[in-house]
Amino acid sequence: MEPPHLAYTDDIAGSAPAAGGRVEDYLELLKPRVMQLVVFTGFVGMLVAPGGINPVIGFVAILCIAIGAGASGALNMWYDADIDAIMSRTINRPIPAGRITRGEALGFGVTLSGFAVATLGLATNWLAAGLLAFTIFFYAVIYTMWLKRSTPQNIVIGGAAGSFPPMIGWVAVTGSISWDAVILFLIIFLWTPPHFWALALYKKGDYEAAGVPMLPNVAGERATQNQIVVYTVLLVLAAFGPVLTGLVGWFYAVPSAALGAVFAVLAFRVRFSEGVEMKRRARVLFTYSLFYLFVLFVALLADVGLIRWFGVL
Ligand code: HEM
Ligand SMILES: CC(C)=CCC/C(C)=C/CC/C(C)=C/COP(=O)(O)OP(=O)(O)O
Repeated sequence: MEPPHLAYTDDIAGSAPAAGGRVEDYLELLKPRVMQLVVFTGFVGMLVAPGGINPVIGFVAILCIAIGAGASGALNMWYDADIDAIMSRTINRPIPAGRITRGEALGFGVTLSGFAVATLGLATNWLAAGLLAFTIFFYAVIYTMWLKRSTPQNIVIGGAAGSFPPMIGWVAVTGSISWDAVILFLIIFLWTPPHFWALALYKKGDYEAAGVPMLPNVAGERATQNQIVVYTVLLVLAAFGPVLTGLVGWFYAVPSAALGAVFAVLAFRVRFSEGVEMKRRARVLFTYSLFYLFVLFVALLADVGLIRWFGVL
């Protein structure tokens, strides 16, 4: 099966790839660097959910989230092989580089997705499995196949996919969706635009060349800088959500405020700059966005752990 935009040839890198890539190539299809933070947020969602989970089942659940996330990355690379072959950042991926065929990537992604969803359902519950299936579908079909090439709001709506993992982790433990799970979703949902648009500001040329309508090329740099500031402010506010619901206390609230203040300063610094300096600041903001989300979820885990497991605070 070929996506329509790839039907013209199976020969992206210039020579038809030999069937059967190496193990490293298949691992690269899973987008491991991006997915490790995705999986970490799912892990934290699972650990902070009330009630606790058997460690073996918990381990299986995290493995399923990791495999499902990786599978969705493989499906993304299957569909996006044509634009990955154009952008400098992605040209060496296994399909455009000719190390794996699109058919192999598709088969790999579909098989792993089915395995991850079925195993999660059997190990925990079918609501968690349904959410995992929906997340894979959302990233592969709604974001990759539809929104990415059709609207500059692609990552705002499509970002929902990356926001589900903590909710999946939570539901794997509790079997239901609560406000706290929705707030964890919301935090990543609001974090995604500044995370991605910062990168898009300094990789604008790549997206232009590939014809992908990312916000900086469609609405311009100033509009993107403004949107980054708006989403950052909303994110910093939403990050206090778990304090308001009583999930966590000051041990989370203090780092959250400090992390948020730095995020806001960096976003405003991008807003009030231009040219090469703006690109440099956007790169700093992108890197910081990764640090922010990681440390915020560490703080969440530490606060819940100190209260629930060690009886401190
Ligand atoms: C629609 C939502 C998202 C978009 C469009 C997006 C886009 C990107 C892009 C284009 C990169 C550069 C990747 C590369 O260099 O090949 C990146 C890097 C990264 N993203 Fe995102 N991202 C999204 C959501 C997320 C989420 C939800 C997480 C984790 C919770 C995440 C974590 C990361 C990490 C850890 C990296 C750095 C990877 C590295 O070190 O190479 N992203 N993101
Ligand atoms: C549990 C589960 C299924 C989780 C999935 C999480 C998820 C959707 C993460 C999205 C992260 C990501 C790599 C976006 C890249 O956008 P892109 O594909 O436009 O970037 P690219 O240009 O690097 O391919």
